Amino acid sequence: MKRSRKTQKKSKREESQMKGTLARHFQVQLGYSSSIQHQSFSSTSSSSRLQNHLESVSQDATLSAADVDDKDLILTQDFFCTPDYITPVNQNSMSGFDCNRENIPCPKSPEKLNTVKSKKLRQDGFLVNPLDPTSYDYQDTVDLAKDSFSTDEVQLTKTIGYTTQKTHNYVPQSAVALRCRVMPPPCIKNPYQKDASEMDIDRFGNQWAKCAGLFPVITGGDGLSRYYTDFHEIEQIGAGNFSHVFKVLKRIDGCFYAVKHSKRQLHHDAERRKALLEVQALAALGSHENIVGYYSSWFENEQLYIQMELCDHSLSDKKASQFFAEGEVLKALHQIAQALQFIHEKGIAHLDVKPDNIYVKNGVYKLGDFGRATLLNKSLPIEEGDARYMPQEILNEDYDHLDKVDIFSLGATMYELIKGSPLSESGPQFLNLRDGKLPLLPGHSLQFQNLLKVMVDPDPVQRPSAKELVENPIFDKIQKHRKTYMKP
Ligand SMILES: Nc1ncnc2c1ncn2[C@@H]1O[C@H](COP(=O)(O)OP(=O)(O)OP(=O)(O)O)[C@@H](O)[C@H]1O
Ligand SMILES: [Mg+2]
Repeated sequence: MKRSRKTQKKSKREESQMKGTLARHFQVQLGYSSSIQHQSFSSTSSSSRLQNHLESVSQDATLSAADVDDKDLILTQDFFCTPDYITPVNQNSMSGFDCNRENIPCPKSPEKLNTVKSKKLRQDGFLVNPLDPTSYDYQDTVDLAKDSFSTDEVQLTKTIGYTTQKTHNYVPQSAVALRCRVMPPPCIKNPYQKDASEMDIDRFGNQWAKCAGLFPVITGGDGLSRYYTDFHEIEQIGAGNFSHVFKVLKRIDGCFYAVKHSKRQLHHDAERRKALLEVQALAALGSHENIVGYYSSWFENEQLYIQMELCDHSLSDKKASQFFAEGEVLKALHQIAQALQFIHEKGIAHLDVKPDNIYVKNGVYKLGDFGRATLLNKSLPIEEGDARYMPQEILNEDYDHLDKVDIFSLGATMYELIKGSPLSESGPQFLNLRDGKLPLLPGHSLQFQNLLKVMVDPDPVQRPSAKELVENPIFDKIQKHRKTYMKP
C-alpha cells in the first residue's frame, strides 16, 4: 500500500512512538487471540487466522514504516469486539466454551476477515460452501475481495495502538458494496397496532409494490446467517408443534436469550405473513412483567426467528410440577390473569393458554407463545389452540367472546396443575369440563374451587373478565402465603 509523502516525512521520534504503540496493540491482540486459542477453537477458526496473521507480523523484528501501513488491516473493531459477519462453520468447535469466563471470544471485524478470506481464495483456491448459511456465497466473497484490494478507492483510517491517525474518512468498500446490494425490506403493517391506520399509507402500500422483488432479502436470501452471526447456540430448551426453541448467548452483549424458530420453511408469502402475526402481537403489546419479553425477529432460510427473554422452564416441565400447592397455583393464576387483563385491554386474545405456554422465571409466571393470538374484534383469522383447554363455544366456532376463551383455558390450566396430570383430549372427563363440571378437589378451599368452576362455566358471559379475576378477594391471601411460594 502506498504511503503519502506527508506520512513518509514523519520524524524518527514519531516513528519509534508509532512502533511502540503498534507493538502494544499487537501485544494486546496476541494476548487476546491466544486466550481464545486456549478456549479450544479449531485451527481453522477466525481467531486462529487472526493469530497466525499477527504472529507473522510480530516475528518481523524490524518493523518498517511500510509494514505499519500493511497493518492497517487491524481495525478499531478488533478492539471493541464488534461482530463479524462470518461465524466459524463448525459451531461445535465452540462447545467447550465456558460462557462465564471473562475473556469471551469476540468475533473479528468484517473487513479483516473478508480480507483474510479473499487472500485465501486467491492463494489456495479455497471455496466457500454456497449452501452453508454461515458463509458468504462465492461470488459475494470475490466481490468483497475486489473491494478490499482496490487501493485507489479504499480510504482507510490508520489505527495504530491506542491512537488513530485519520488520513481520510474510513468507509470500507465492503460495507459500501453490502449496502448497495441490501436494500431496506418493505414495511409490514402491524394489525395489532391501534394507530397503524393513521400512519403514512405509502410506507405500507407503494413500498410493497416497489420492493416486491426484494422479499428474498428479508428471508435471508443473501446467504448471511444473522442467527449464527449474532448468537452462540447453547442448547435446545423446548419444542412445540411448530417451533424449536434454543438457549443462546448473544455475542455482542453477553446475555442469554431464548430464540424460537419455525420448524419448517415458510415458502409462501401467506405463510410468512401468518407467522409474523406472533411477533406483531408481541411487539404491539410492549412489555409486561407477566408476558415473555420480546426483543427482535427476522426471517432467515425462510424460517421466522424470534429473540425472547429466556425463562427457566414452562409449567408443563417436570421440574415445575412439585411446587403446585394451592398457594402457588393462586400466585400463578393471579399473575397470568394480570397478563390476560393487559392483553385484553389492548384488544388481543391469546387463544392458546395452557401449561406449555406459561413460563417461569425467577418465580415469576409469564405468558408466552402468541402464535395463535388474534384480535378480539374478529378482524384477524381465528385459529383455536389446544383442544384440551378450549371451551365448547370455540369448538362450535362461536367467536363472540374471545376474551372469555382465555379465561376458560386459564381455569382448565389451573385445574390441571392441581390435579397433577394432563387433561384428556376426549372422553367423559373432556366432556365434563366443557359442561363446567369439575370433580371435588380434596384439600382445596371451597372459595378456590368455586373460582375455578366459574372460570370454566359453559356460558362465556358467566365467566369473570380478566380484570374481575385479578380483583377477586381470594388473592388477598397471596401476601399471607408469600413464604410458601419461595422455592425450597
Ligand atoms: N422464552 C422462553 N424461555 C424458556 N423456554 C421457552 C421460551 N419460549 C419457549 N420455550 C419452551 O419451548 C417450548 C415450545 O415453545 P412454543 O410453545 O413457543 O412453541 P410452539 O411450537 O409455538 O408451541 P405450540 O405447539 O404450543 O404451538 C415451550 O413449551 C417452552 O418449554
Ligand atoms: Mg407452545
